[in-house]
Amino acid sequence: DFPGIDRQDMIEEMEHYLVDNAGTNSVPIVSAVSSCSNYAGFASDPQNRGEQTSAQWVRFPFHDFVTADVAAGTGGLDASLGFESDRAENHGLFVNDTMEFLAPTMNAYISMADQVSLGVLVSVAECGGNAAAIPLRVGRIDALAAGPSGVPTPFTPIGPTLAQFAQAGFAANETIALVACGHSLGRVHAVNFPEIVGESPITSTNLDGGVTFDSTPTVLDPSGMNEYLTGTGSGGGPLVTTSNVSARSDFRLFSSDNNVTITNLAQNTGRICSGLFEKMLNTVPSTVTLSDPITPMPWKIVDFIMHCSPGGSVRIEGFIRALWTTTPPPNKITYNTVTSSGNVSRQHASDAASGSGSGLFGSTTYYHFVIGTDSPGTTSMNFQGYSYPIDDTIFVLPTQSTVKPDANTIEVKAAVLTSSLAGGTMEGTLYVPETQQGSMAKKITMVTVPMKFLSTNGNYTLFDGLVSVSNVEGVIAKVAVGSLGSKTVKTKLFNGGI
Ligand code: HEM
Repeated sequence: DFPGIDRQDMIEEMEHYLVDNAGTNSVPIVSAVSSCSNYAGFASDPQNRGEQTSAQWVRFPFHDFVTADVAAGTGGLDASLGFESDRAENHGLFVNDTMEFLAPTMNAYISMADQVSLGVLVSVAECGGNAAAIPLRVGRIDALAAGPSGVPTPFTPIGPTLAQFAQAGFAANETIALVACGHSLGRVHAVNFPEIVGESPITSTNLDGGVTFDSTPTVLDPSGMNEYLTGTGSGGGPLVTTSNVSARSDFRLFSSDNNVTITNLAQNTGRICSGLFEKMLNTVPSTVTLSDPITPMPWKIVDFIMHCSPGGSVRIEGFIRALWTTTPPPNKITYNTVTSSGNVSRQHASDAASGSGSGLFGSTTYYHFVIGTDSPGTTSMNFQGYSYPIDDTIFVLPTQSTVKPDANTIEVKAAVLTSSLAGGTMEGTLYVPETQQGSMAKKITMVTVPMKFLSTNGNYTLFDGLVSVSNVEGVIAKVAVGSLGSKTVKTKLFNGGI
């Protein structure tokens, strides 16, 4: 994790990406694979490409993780593949299509590698697989350079192929099943592998010449396994049936144990595939500690901001999000605030519901709220059994802070209790997603914001700082006085923020 970024914020960001799929406050990730046959990539004439985003998103982590060395604790799911798209072993649109699509939504809370994991989960969900059996965790750290090569190709003999997977932690039967699970979706493309499928699949409605592995390329199901076992339909697909015998990598794997693994897999596809996908996604360098699984939050606070008046009174503002399936929540939500000395405020009502959305886990309803607090000393906001922690010791002032996209500057204003300042000074930090050489993924750079005294507002001292940044999108801000740090805030909540 980046220094100063809280795990809870990372978890809530991933929860947001998972739950807010359409409508108010939505993230356009699930829609890319809804339906499973959709192509949301960047090649021209996307409708006729013969490409499928869900299949690209499932193939991506295989190429990223399989060069791991679990004994050494290196490699795994770290988005290093973004630097390796030129290698022959990574041929195809999938690397850069995936990176380019996910780059705008990465930030200091959510790495590219975490988004790749989300991509597999939502593809499984939209392609009829057992998504509930893939717990999603966060905390993966993106590589800043290419890793070793060694992704098996269709021409790699079975010995080295199994050895590469073993190095990445997968036994032979797990390898066979993982490959068959992956190859339940998508295609071999003539533009990438003419030596396997020839050029004839290329037509005006299949520009990349995709040849499916099985009869149901948009369903994660046992069709391909059964077609292989019975010699029906696609017979297991091009990597089983190609006339180029040396490229029959699926045949070599599937038949290597007399079809025992494939036969079992065909009977337990959802459970086994999800378990192996999870193992693939959670193969990470030994320096990474993954979070507990993300669970959808029935109640949550989003876009939380704090204000400080000239006299030093503090207001809190934001949105309550309700997540529900059958019973719609009320038109307003009542809440109270609690102070460190145990004072409980009277019940306040939020504004009436002002936004709604939907997604994999149900419907969402959004309620704006704004209220003055007992300050200093308010420690939580409470509603519907949920308690949101508040810290009015030190906090960013988003509505007094400014983003200038044209000038690429960010001005941060923030408040700290004068008693906690204790003669010290405040420093800001911006976590800026920057473009980098060699990968379409962004790299998070921490930019220091020198801050100057601005004013005294009652019990608080306000500071102000201005810096130039290379990009103002997806930026997260934080301030600190010595070891006393504020909550982090997205600068999209600043004036002019995007
Ligand atoms: C020995 C191991 C493997 C070999 C040799 C292999 C080979 C290939 C090849 C040649 C393609 C065609 C790519 C294209 O033309 O666009 C392909 C596609 C695909 N592979 Fe594999 N693969 C292996 C393992 C895996 C694994 C472990 C997974 C996932 C868990 C996976 C998932 C996919 C998917 C989803 C596609 C379809 C991609 C698309 O339609 O864009 N593969 N694979």
